[in-house]
Amino acid sequence: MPIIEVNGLRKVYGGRAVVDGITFAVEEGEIFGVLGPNGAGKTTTVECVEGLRVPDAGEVRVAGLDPIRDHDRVTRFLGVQLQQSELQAKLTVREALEVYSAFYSRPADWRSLAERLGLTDRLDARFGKLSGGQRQRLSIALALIGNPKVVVLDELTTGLDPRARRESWKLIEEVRDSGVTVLLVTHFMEEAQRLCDRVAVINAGRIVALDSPAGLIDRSASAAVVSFIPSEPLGDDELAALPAVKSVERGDDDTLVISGTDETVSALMSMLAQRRITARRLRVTEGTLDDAFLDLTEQEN
Ligand SMILES: Nc1ncnc2c1ncn2[C@@H]1O[C@H](COP(=O)(O)OP(=O)(O)OP(=O)(O)O)[C@@H](O)[C@H]1O
Repeated sequence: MPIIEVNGLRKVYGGRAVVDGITFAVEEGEIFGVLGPNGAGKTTTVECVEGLRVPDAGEVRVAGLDPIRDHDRVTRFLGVQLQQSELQAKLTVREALEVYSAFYSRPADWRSLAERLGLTDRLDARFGKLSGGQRQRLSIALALIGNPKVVVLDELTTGLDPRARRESWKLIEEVRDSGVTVLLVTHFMEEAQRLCDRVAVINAGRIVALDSPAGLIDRSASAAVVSFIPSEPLGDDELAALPAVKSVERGDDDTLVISGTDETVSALMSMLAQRRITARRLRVTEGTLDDAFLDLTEQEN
């Protein structure tokens, strides 16, 4: 049985459905990413999973429980990254960690979490005096403090420097390896590619794709990009007629850059071979999750 099930979720604000029939299931032990442009409905969706917002229609289950009706039981095994405004400015890091540990019957060792997140030398600092990155790290520590079975991280590494970001990724991988399921809202494609087993791409309140990061790239309109300098000119019409071609660009030095799929690349290669055209400085690169994301979300914008 999936540990998180969202079925036909709908949430309406001011007569507008900002989440409009979202359905997905997360298996135990997965890192499941939720991607989408600003205002797509990501936070609204995960806050319905957390039981912080009441759906207007549809069903949400976490470990078989309704996060609204069974809120207390769900809270015991669901770790949530706090919004920064939820912590008092005068609380020290140590106090916050101690207070939050006391909510749980089997809390994690907060000292080791603080160490993993580089907060040990800030234990006596007040929350209000922390840098943005330190606040973010504290919110990750607090999400993990109850030894949750499921953790929801909304913009896990926003505001972190590259080193802290990588440290957080390692920590999340360790958390997953210990059997915890992670629901991760992110704007960073590199983060999604590195961490997520599967991602749902949300646009304008609907899921437009749900697959592994590699699967999304393969299926995207820009899965492969080929660049080369042909020994003889090639016409725009014949290039535009290649199967699944997405774009053709010409650089200053006669370089052609063609985006498409594997099918585009192999048709191009046969065309060059048949016409005995050689390709100088030939490079074929894989598309990125960034490209796939833009392809998937631009269709409806
Ligand atoms: N409490 C609310 N009242 C009215 N409108 C809301 C409320 N919460 C969210 N919205 C609207 O719903 C839409 C989706 O918001 P949501 O925060 O879920 O998007 P998001 O995908 O998380 O965006 P971002 O990437 O910018 O954080 C937005 O247009 C937002 O303005």
